[in-house]
Amino acid sequence: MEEIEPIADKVTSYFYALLFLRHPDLRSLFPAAMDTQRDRILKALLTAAEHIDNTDVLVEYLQNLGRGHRKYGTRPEHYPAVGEALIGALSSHATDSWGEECQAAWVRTYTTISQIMIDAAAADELRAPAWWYAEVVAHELRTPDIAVITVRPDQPYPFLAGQYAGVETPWWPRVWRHYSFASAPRADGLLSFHVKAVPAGWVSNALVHRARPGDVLRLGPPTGSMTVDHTTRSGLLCVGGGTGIAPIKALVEDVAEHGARRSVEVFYGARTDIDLYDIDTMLRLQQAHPWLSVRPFIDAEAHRQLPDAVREFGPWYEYDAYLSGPPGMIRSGVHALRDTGVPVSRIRHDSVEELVAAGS
Ligand SMILES: NC(=O)C1=CN([C@@H]2O[C@H](COP(=O)(O)OP(=O)(O)OC[C@H]3O[C@@H](n4cnc5c(N)ncnc54)[C@H](O)[C@@H]3O)[C@@H](O)[C@H]2O)C=CC1
Repeated sequence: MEEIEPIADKVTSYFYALLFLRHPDLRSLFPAAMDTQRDRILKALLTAAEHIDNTDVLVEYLQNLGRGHRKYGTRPEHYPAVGEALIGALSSHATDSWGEECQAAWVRTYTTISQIMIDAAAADELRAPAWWYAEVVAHELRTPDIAVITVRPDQPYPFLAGQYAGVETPWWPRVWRHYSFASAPRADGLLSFHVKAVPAGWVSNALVHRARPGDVLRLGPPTGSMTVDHTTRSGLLCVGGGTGIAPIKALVEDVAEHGARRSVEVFYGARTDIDLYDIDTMLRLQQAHPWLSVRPFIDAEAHRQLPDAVREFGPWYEYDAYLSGPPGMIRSGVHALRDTGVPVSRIRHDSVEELVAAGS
């Protein structure tokens, strides 16, 4: 992987060329434009390589990946085709490290990876659909480029506050982006998302500027482990940057529903006051719940970014920390929390790799 990483782009193009030349029928499972798709397989391999010594994390990651592939129409018989193209691409680019032993190790690794994914998908097939249709029932433009979208799934959609799901729009088939649920599970079964239209973001622009009530989206299964541990009564420190406030709001509602008296401290940061689009909702929640404190920060006024503010108000070592926002905020947020004595095991956030994919 070390040899491949610097030329990742070349290797992935070669991989897809091999795959589609040998199996043209598989092309229709992928989006028309392959730009973001292209680096996903390599990111997945790099993530797997990073956790190679941590079996529990690795297996959970791969099981999730296997379940998540059901919505793309992936079948067990597709795995060998991908494996051959992958090994073909790796062997012709990792020329310094490739040899018989290396090839045997990759065949074993790929066989294990695919078996875990196939088994997880098969088990999931018995209890959940591959995807859900969800009709847009409300579309509220909060700023010129941020919308709060509420949808009604066609079948019950069980999930936990703090999780996220893949979303596909009817305008860009097979292009999926992740969004967090912006509310805890509701009695009426509706789900909501906060979407910011980002430059050249196909899905985000379609959702913000094109989607209207009556349009039907597809949702993948709920995923993510940034959920509340209801077996402890520790306080929650929640840091939400920009639309990263969406799952934080869901977590606050979740704590409220469980009725536990736990202190919840929310730091909500945005670039400008307009970007602090959900502050009214957060302040209303604060008024309703004496255990909740919400501190808004606007970069330009505070002359500092969100993690610096969190550090200033610490120490936080008695809290479970939840971080949600752009990858840079998560990285410096983790540093800031570790500096103030919060153990890594008590810091939760979605994987930065997933968030990078979610940004477009
Ligand atoms: N829409 C959703 O459901 C969710 C979105 N996200 C992610 O949240 C992000 C939201 O984007 P925007 O609203 O444009 O946020 P943004 O880029 O405007 O940043 C929001 C705030 O985070 C802090 N921040 C940003 N970059 C930082 C850095 N490098 N170091 C320290 N602090 C930093 C700043 O205080 C900034 O005001 C996207 O990356 C998105 O993928 C995360 C979870 C859920």
